[in-house]
Amino acid sequence: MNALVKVSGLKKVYKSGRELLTVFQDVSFELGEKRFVTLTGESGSGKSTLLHIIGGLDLPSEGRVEVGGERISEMSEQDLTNYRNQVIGFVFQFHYLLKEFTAVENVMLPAYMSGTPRLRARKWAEELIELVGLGNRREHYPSQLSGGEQQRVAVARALINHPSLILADEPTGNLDEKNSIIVTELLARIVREQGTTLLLVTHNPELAAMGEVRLALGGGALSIEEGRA
Ligand SMILES: Nc1ncnc2c1ncn2[C@@H]1O[C@H](COP(=O)(O)OP(=O)(O)OP(=O)(O)O)[C@@H](O)[C@H]1O
Repeated sequence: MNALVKVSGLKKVYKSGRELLTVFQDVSFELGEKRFVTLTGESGSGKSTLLHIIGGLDLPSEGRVEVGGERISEMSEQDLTNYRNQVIGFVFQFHYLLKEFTAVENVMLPAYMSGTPRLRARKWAEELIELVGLGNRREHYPSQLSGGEQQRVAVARALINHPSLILADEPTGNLDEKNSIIVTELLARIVREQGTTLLLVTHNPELAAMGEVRLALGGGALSIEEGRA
């Protein structure tokens, strides 16, 4: 297996006042390329914390994270910014689409902002909007789209810079069951067709069971199951 993500001996402690909270410790795992990985755990078990550390948005207290052979804690600020823009695609529970831009403009923005010529960014954004099944809605503004459609635009936006790893933090947390399944199946299809690895946080056991690798946080530790459930 070609490891895309290598996490070893990860520990996160938060300080609030004089209290220390150990969220997790001794967390080690590897994820290959093109894998559909789910992460579950009770509220407060540290799922978002783990995603933020892997995504270069937060630092571990101990341990190391390597993605694509690069050790995140050794990156300069500029390398870290590039890493977040180019290597990682983020999808959050709230889509954070910009309301004054159309769907296709929202999707192309991260590419345009990181220097891709406008026409090339737009063409790839149009293809991604097709990929998420919204070709006929690309000139719509977020307020003219349903919650599920908005989240599919956010998925397309996460793909614009050809990331190797998508970090999705409860992307269906705000959607009804039908739309949750549509968005999750879309993410699974992206893993197959675009060759990205997906790390998906979900509270929904049915969606979690869809993972080829299933991670679970609990009691400060991580457990790993591989193979089809
Ligand atoms: N900046 C912070 N300072 C102090 N404590 C924090 C901070 N961020 C998170 N925590 C605490 O760390 C623990 C893990 O939080 P985290 O958000 O990672 O959990 P989670 O599993 O994603 O929860 P949920 O399912 O509710 O989103 C929680 O107890 C939380 O209160």
